[in-house]
Amino acid sequence: MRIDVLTIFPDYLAPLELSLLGKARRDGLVDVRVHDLRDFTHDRHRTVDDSPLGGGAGMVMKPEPWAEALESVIAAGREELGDDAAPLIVFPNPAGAPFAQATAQSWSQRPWLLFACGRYEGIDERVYEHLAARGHELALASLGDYVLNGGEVAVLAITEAVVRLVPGVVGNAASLVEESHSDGLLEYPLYTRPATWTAPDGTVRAVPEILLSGDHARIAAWRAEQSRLRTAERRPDLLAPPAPGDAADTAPAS
Ligand SMILES: N#Cc1c(-c2ccc3ccn(Cc4ccc(CN5CCCCC5)cc4)c3c2)n[nH]c1N
Repeated sequence: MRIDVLTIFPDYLAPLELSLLGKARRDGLVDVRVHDLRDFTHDRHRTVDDSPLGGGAGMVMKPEPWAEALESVIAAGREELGDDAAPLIVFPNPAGAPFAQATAQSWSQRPWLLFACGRYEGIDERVYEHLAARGHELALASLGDYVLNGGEVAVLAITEAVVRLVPGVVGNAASLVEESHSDGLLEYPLYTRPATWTAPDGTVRAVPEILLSGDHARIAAWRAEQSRLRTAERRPDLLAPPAPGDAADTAPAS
């Protein structure tokens, strides 16, 4: 999988070189390139923003640097991946479709993701229009109903959720199956040694006997029931039928 990220804060994406993601890059399972949007400006101040036309608070990201940057990054990607290669261009956006595990599953099958990190109040709408008109596949995705200052944090989260599903990245693929949200339910309670633990306040806490029984069928049934109970208690919304268009995938830019 190839991942390109366009941002005015490249250093924000440094964590992509660490831990599991770093190893996946070193193992050649994922190829991550981070690009500075300001490299595609031509004025002395490397300007990427301007005041909103029509008034309003804050600044808006100018279309020129974005158009030039996206053109350049896509051309460079095609040099390596082939002329027919086409990225899914993902714009983290508070007005985007909710990024969910199903989105991560879907995007982990993609050969090429291109993340466009907005800042300020957002990106000039004509950038989305221009990309769509040129036949590019766009997705606007949101991490959740709260406001961040830009798209970089979302890209870190989305990239981690997606790349860990790429075959070979996580050592024990079985662990991906039983995780929260992978089957639509929250995961069951986890325990490890000691089987009986005396807490600092003196309370003796033992693990559920079933887990020490060695009866794997009964343990699996107990865990499934615990997942259902925990989901009903903490996230009953996950048990409701999904509404149409519930998660970000490749919804065209609005
Ligand atoms: N993913 C994700 C996100 C983001 C996110 C993602 C990308 C960008 C680029 C810039 N910002 C900052 C920002 C701040 C306020 C507003 C709302 N304004 C209302 C009045 C008219 C102008 C816009 C929009 C954008 C971003 C935030 N926030 N929360 C998520 N889950």
